[in-house]
Amino acid sequence: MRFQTDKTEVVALENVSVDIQKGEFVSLLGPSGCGKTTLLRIMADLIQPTSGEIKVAGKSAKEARLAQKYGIVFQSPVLYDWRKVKENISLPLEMTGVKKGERESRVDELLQLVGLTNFQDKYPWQLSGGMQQRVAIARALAMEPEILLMDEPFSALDEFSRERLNEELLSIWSKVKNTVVFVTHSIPEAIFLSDRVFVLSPHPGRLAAVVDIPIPRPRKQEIRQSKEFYQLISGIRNIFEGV
Ligand SMILES: Nc1ncnc2c1ncn2[C@@H]1O[C@H](COP(=O)(O)OP(=O)(O)OP(=O)(O)O)[C@@H](O)[C@H]1O
Repeated sequence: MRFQTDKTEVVALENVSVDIQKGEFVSLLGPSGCGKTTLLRIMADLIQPTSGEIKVAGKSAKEARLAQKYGIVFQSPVLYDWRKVKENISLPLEMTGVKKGERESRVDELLQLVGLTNFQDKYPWQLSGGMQQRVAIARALAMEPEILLMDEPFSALDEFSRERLNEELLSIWSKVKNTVVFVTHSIPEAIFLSDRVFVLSPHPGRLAAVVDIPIPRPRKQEIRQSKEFYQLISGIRNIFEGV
């Protein structure tokens, strides 16, 4: 992926090839500028690569997007302040013409899934940052996407909220069972969440390593204290130091 600016050309990604299995939870991990967001945007068909291609079960990224196979959660929750929580979640259902009764029962399910049933009539500004991101996750799941793309969704939160949200996301994912691609620059976050971590190195963005995370699921906070967790952290640190 090359970006042309006024005078210079930036090679954002070079020779990146990844293969993600259906139902897998993977992270794209790397320092600022290594091309994580760019790769996610290419996967989502928000931008087109200057060379190479994305295939989603044999179809192009554009076909996958048009078939509503993607749900996307961004770093900031991008909620509508004048819409209540339940109305924010129901927005994609309204836009695609889902009937009122069906919409309401689907929103109820989603509220339950993200633990916000008691907050459905609140406005986004009445919620904490973590709760707002849970609304954004529920909205991204409204159309039952096969693939959930998440771009540093918890990076603006404090450490405690972030760790709690990591655990909640795994609980949601264990029920939804879709494929998740999660962008982060936090090594512990990538390890805690993922089946595999794609480690990217910068200038130009390249795939430095693919790390398997063999920690059994369900994963609870305690695993962060385990020897295995520390070993995985130092293994990934060594990859960054070696590149
Ligand atoms: N639209 C654009 N035009 C020009 N250059 C761009 C554009 N988008 C990204 N880049 C460049 O491509 C490289 C990768 O950017 P990208 O945002 O994908 O990195 P990142 O790993 O997600 O970083 P961060 O963690 O800071 O979000 C950077 O050098 C960036 O400046």
